[in-house]
Amino acid sequence: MAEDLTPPVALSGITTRFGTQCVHEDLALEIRRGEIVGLVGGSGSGKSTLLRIVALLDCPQAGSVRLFGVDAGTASAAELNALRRRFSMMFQQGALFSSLSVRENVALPLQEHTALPARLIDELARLKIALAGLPADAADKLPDQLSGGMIKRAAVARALALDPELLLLDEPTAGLDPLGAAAFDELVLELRAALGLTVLIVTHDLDTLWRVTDRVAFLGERRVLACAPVAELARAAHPQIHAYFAGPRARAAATAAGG
Ligand SMILES: Nc1ncnc2c1ncn2[C@@H]1O[C@H](COP(=O)(O)OP(=O)(O)OP(=O)(O)O)[C@@H](O)[C@H]1O
Repeated sequence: MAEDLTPPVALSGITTRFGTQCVHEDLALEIRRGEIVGLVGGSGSGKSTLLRIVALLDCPQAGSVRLFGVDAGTASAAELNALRRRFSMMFQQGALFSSLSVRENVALPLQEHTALPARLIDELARLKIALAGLPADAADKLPDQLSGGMIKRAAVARALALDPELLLLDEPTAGLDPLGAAAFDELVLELRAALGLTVLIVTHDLDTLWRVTDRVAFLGERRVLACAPVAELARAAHPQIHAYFAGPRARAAATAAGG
């Protein structure tokens, strides 16, 4: 079968304003199938807002948002519903329901969006929990009985419930200790290898950039200043990008990655 070359994410001409503040102006970004792309930039540069636009949670004032070739601006309600089934977003705090067990949290999207029998939903939920690298006995625990790293994995399990092709991650390693963060990085790589996922990660974690991403999109001056492999960005001459990668922490991450 011919490879599908339609990009899962294609943004062009994106302009986003909050009142008089212009956050994005004529911004473009394209992500290829199976790619892991990091989204970085200074605080307030509009990363989370851009992720919400890709997740169809926010609508830009101008520009086109195409997901899997479908223009979200002109799609019908039915087309948008179908599109929403093809991607999944993991929020920073996990956004799990605290009164539901991990298994119930993961089962929820399956109950809402499929007509599968309860027993099968239960089996699928357990499968996703295993896929996210959680032990089987985590299934019956409540979120507040889990460590920070396990909560992130439970959120991943839920994000995988409906077999998305595109995963949107908002600072997934924030709040994790270095070992937990490194384990999460490995999980992202494993999921891409096993499921062929396309992944967009907003992150401040320089180790994640070096370890996991194929390309990094750098947000600055209201647009994507560059989108390139991290080793290339780390050598970029643009003052903002240079400053970002010239800091002591960035240099340490690069050295650790052999970059
Ligand atoms: N709903 C909103 N209403 C008004 N202003 C907003 C809203 N959402 C974001 N902004 C503003 O848009 C700008 C970009 O915010 P955003 O959260 O996307 O930045 P960010 O790059 O993710 O920042 P950080 O790295 O600090 O999380 C900020 O100045 C923020 O105050």
